[in-house]
Amino acid sequence: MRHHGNMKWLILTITALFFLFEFVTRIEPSLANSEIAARFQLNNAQFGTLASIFFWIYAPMQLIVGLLLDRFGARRLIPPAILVCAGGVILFATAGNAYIAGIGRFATGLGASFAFVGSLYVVNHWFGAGRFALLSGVVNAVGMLGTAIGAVALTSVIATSGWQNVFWATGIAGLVLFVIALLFMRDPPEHVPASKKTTSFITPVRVAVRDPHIWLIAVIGTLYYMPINVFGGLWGNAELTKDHGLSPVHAETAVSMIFWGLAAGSIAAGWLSDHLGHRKWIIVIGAFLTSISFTAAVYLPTSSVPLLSALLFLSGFLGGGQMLTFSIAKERHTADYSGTIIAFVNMIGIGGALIFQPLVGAIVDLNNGDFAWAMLTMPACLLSAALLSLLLIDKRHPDHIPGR
Ligand SMILES: N[C@@H](Cc1c[nH]cn1)C(=O)NCC(=O)O
Repeated sequence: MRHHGNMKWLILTITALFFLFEFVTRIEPSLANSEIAARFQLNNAQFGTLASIFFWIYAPMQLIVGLLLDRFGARRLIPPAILVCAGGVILFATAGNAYIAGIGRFATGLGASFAFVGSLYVVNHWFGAGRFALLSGVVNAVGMLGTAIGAVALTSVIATSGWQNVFWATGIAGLVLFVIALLFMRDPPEHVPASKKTTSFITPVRVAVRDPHIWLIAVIGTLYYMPINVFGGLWGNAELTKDHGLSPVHAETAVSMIFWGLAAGSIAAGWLSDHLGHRKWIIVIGAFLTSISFTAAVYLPTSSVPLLSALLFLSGFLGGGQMLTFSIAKERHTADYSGTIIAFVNMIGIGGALIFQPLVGAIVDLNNGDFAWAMLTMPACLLSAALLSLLLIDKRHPDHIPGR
């Protein structure tokens, strides 16, 4: 399982850059929403539907991506996935109507669905078992940081050069990454070609779905990840402006602190976990502390931007522990099934978050625009994650024992 030399680092860099690239393509339409809506003559709801096509394909593809990776390896799948993702961005930029733009968005989501799980697959198969949590945290951090910085940079370029030029430039950057991936992606020496596999294509998904513990871990990951997606990804800005009286710009700054914290926290939790050789208690304590931190950020009656930013950074930092759910899940079974198991946990986590976003909105509406009750869902999810984590069994298949 251990390989020396620079090759594995190059391969990990390519897949991590793909994750960064797809995260930029994911949020890119939101950086120019009114211009894109005007170009395709869409109202807000129609624009939201167009942008969300990305997730319609991204979430269900996760399982298929995991199965394909376990069968064929990353070398055959990652380069074409980058090409499809980049091609989708260019099609969106050149589309003459909303239907063609929708096909472009679909292609972007389809290609993008290979990036996160593909990166963790590479970490699993190219690096020693004792570094999985740390390096998967690094992959997550690259995506979060690159996007936080990239979104700010792209917003100002869009203002000067127009969204279509920026989409074209992003698409071309993706094509460059595709060529690099085509030239340098490799399978690890012990990779078993698909034709020589002795198990059926569907076996890994059977193993994942029939293991109640994998379901438990996936639910814990969903509950632990929920506030990052719901508050960080959608409602944070509105809550901070309404309940804390922050200006939209200050609210955006404070919300972005969650992602800076998450980047640092993913690495810190991964390092600590690999260093101690332990996952369970870091997840239990991490989820519990995150619940306190988010509760303080939301319910403290303060309009201090530095204080709220610090609390949200801390919440994101402590939220980094959710990445360990991928480690603890895939370690239960042979490395041959890791891609599918990681993808399964990711699919439930993303799917759950997409349910919680509208649910929180519905609770806000029921309370005539008041956020107090709706925000209680965040500590409720985090405390449930901490309690459920007490049931975790830190079991390791021999494939995942460091040094073997
Ligand atoms: N950290 C994951 C989401 C998750 C699922 N379960 C626990 N966390 C993530 O950021 N995935 C990236 C993606 O969008 O695929």
